[in-house]
Amino acid sequence: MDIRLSAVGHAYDNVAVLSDITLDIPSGKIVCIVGPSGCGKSTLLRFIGGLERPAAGEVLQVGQPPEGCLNPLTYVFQDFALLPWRTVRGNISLVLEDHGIRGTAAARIIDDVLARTKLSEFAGALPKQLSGGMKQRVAIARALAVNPAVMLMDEPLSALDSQTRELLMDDLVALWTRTPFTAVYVTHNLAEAVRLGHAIVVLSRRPGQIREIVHLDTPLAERAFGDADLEQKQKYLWQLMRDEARAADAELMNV
Ligand SMILES: Nc1ncnc2c1ncn2[C@@H]1O[C@H](COP(=O)(O)OP(=O)(O)OP(=O)(O)O)[C@@H](O)[C@H]1O
Repeated sequence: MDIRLSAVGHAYDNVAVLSDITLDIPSGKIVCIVGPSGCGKSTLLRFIGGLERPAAGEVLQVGQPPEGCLNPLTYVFQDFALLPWRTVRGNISLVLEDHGIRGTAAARIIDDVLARTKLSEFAGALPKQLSGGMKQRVAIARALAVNPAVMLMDEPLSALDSQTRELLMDDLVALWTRTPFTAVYVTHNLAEAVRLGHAIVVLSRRPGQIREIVHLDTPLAERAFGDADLEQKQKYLWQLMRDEARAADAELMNV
């Protein structure tokens, strides 16, 4: 299933937040969204996820979700959102229970996503026993358990330290390389965008408009930490964003 945004625009209390966003999110690709603070990245994600409707334009779902999909648009949040009293297995089983899937059918799905996220031996652990990186892996496993058409990832690694972020990026690349998934990935971090994005959408400051879409052809598995080509792309993105980011920063301080 692809997502197609057509001339999406929105204002909150007469403050224009997004303007004329036309964008395709093709199945099997990771589309990163970057832009200065307050430019409307999370708002755009909420429109894609159907949590809110834009005042102008449309968000279309084109084609069918994958077979066995329980929830076509599934979020992965920065703060993991795990239930502290449930084990790793219990947190994942919750989303299946919501769809009436229990017993051996649930166990099969849970075992599969635990293996894919390298969590099998931590199935019985409680969230408080896990590091931040492991908690986010559980949140990703939980999202995969519903076999979503599109994962909506809002700054999923930004609560983690830089080494854990690197490890999680490697995990996401390995996960995608084994079974490609579709994701819209909002981030402030341009290093994450160039490691994980097939396309990087650069938004201007509020009202967020598309300044440019940068496409990266290098396969994810061939993008290494410190790669000169990626650093070049990252510099280019920062050049696009620098003036906008400075202006957005000054604007926030004047509020
Ligand atoms: N429900 C709402 N009501 C009123 N204003 C809102 C609402 N949600 C977002 N905004 C405003 O819309 C603008 C865009 O917010 P949004 O969170 O989408 O930006 P962002 O690019 O994700 O920001 P950041 O990078 O800081 O996370 C901000 O000025 C924000 O204050």
